[in-house]
Formats: sequence, structure tokens, C-alpha cells
Amino acid sequence: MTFFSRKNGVLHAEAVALSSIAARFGTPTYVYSRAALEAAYGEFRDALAAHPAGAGGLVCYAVKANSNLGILSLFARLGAGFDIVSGGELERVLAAGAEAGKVVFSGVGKTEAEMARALEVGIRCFNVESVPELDRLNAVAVRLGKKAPLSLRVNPNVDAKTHPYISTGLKQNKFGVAYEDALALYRRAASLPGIEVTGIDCHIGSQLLDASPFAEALDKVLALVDQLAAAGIRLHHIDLGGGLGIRYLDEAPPRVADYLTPLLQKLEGRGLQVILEPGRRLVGNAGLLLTKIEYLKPGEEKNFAIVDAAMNDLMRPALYDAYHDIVEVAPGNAAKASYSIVGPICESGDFLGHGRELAVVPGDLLAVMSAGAYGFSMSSNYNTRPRAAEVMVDGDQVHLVRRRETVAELFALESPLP
Ligand SMILES: Cc1ncc(COP(=O)(O)O)c(C=O)c1O
Ligand SMILES: N[C@@H](CCCC[NH3+])C(=O)O
Repeated sequence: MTFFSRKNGVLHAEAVALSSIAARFGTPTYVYSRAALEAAYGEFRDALAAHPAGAGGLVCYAVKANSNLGILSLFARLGAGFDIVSGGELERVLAAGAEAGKVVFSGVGKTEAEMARALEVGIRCFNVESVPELDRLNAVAVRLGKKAPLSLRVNPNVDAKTHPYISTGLKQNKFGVAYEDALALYRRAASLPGIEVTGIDCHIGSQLLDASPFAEALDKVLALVDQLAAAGIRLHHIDLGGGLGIRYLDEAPPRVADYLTPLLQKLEGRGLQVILEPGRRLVGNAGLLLTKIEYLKPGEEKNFAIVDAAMNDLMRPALYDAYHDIVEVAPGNAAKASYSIVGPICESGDFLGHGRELAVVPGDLLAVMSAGAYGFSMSSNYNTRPRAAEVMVDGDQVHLVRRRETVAELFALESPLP
């Protein structure tokens, strides 16, 4: 099923014309499809349920991909857990109705305050990424009279074959503890009074289009699980991380079941609960960024379509040279021409796409597709630009899940010198 499709030539989100969303909420606006989110979550739930090793598995949505409360509350209602990387994300998921017992806490720089709060609310597990972090977690837990549930994030030194900025499972990356050190570290963790060893974790990168690095990483992690068992350290869960890619242009990422089933087969009979941390795959193709053309600026070398969204709204093109499809919302009568789609920000890197064939005039709407993941959540107020509104379409209904910021709000926390 397609959740963004044309009716009489006009692009719709479910049953709602994007032109009517622009008229009602203005632009730029992020538009999410509830049905698309539910379908994406359902693929993970069903793939887990289809295999005995996946029974009781937990999908912990990686909040960083899109942390809007509308999306978090939807996933919470569907039974999801959450993978968080900050105290801020913890408060968000709690505000959205998450069960603390389904929250895992990743990230290399957890502060004492973040650890204390997470212990206080009773999260499911800390994914610990270094020796000093382990010692700090132990000290905080002892001080609070608690035991911190722990898994070590192991860096399996596997090439995820993705963009170098979003590859996380190689030795040179800052993430996780070195594979060779993990056994000694688990021994140490097991001896600490404030720590309860519960699991093992591994996340090797993002936008993976090939399932083989997941299998390679799992083989290494399972070898470690066996060594741990031999050392008397029994684990309750295994967290396979996130990272499954989506289609932006013509990529062919594996179906969720095709990526997961071989991993579950490797886990059969081990009695380990499976935790997953997908982000992009759950939300990426469930959202688009709706923007309006302000000006067309023909040039000798290039034509520019200057739109009202910019790199502050969607920084993936500027940051990774990432491709997002950009399409007309309604068919135009203008002649087709090739355009660079750029924003109003004073940076040459402020572009959303280059060399796009479009038949457009000023005032036309464009949809930047596959923008549900790492879109709004990475946006900023650069150039004192209010961040975009966000809406969730549900059938023929549209819910405003984040209103547009006002300019006054952008400097409300600042003061002129007295
Ligand atoms: C620890 C951890 N888990 C999960 C994710 C989610 O990744 P993705 O959005 O690629 O599924 C990330 C981001 O790469 C991460 O760092
Ligand atoms: N922000 C990145 C992904 C990073 C994943 C976070 N660990 C992107 O837009 O593709």
C-alpha cells in the first residue's frame, strides 16, 4: 500500500491533498502518515512473531530519528519500547506515555544526572559504551541504593558498508567497547555492587542496504555470549541495534522479515529475548517535507528553485550529500527544466537537491520525500528561522502535532545587555 499517492494528479497523504495541508498550516511543514507508521511497525512486530526466537521480542524505536510526541505516543500505544540517547529523550518518551520498563539508554556520554533519572524511573537497560561509563553507572546506582541493569555495547569491528559518517561498528568509531576487551569488562561489571548484567548490545551503523553485516556482527556477538556463559555470566537479552535502510531513490533494502529471520534463526534455542532499535526504517518513508517555491532564478550554468524550506529544516543533503526525491504536488503547465532546489539560508551548502527536472512556477508546492527520519529531529533555527510545523495525517483527518514556532519564541530566552 502506498501512503503518499496521486489522486487527479495531486499528491495526497492518505486521503488528504497536500495542497489543502499547505493552505491550512502553511509551509514548510512536515507531513507524516499514521498508516505508514503503523505498517512499518507492524513489519517488525510480525517478523518477530513469526519465529520462535522472536517471541517476546521488543522493538525499541530509536527516538533520535523523529522524536515528535505524536509519533512517540503512537508507537507507545502499539506496544513499542524506545531507544533513547539523552535525558531529554527520556522525558519525551515518558511524556508520550512510554513504559519506563521498555526503555533502553544508548550513547557514549551519559551524565550522572541522566543516569540517576533513568534509574529513578526504572528503565529496562543501560547500553554502556566504555569503562569509565561503567564505573560511573555503578557509583550512581550504589548512591541511590539501586542496581543498574546493564548491557555492554560491543563494537564487533564489522564494515556496515554505509556512509562513513553513519557507520558505527568499526574500530575507529567512538562507539561501543572493543570486542577483544568485552569479556574482561563483563567480568568486572558482574563484580560491581551497583550493576546487574542483563544483556549485550550491538549497533553497527545506519542506512544499511545489505543484510550480511548484521549476520556477521551477530556471529561475533554470539561467540562472545558463549564465552560469557562459560565464565558463568548468563544474559537475558540480546539487542541487535537498528540500522536497516530505506529507499530514497532506487535502493533495494531488504524486507524486514528477510533481514530479521536469518538473525532469529541464529538465536534459536538460546533463550535470549531479542531487542531491536530501528529508527529510520520505522519513520523515514512515513514522512515528507512540504515546501513552496518562492522564486525561480534562471542562471547560465544552473537554474535555481528557491523554496521556503532550507538546510535548517532538512540537513541531510548538506551534511551527507544525501538524496531525497523532490516532486511537484500538483501537475504544472510550465515547461520542464532542470533545477537546483535551494533554500534561503546564506550557505552554498543550503540545498535540498540538484539537477531535478520540474515543471514549476513560483508559488507551486514541492514535496521532499522520505523525510520522516532525521528530518525535523536534526533541524535548527539557523538564520533565525522558525522550525517547520509537523502534522500527522490519519485517513481524512489532519492533526497538528507541532505548531510552527514564532520568531519571538526564537529569542525569548535571550536578553540584551543591561
Ligand atoms: C545506538 C543506536 N541505535 C539505533 C539507532 C537507529 O539507527 P537507524 O535509524 O539507522 O535504524 C542508532 C542510530 O544510528 C543508534 O546510534
Ligand atoms: N542522522 C543520520 C543517521 C545517523 C544515525 C544516528 N546514529 C541520517 O540522517 O542519516
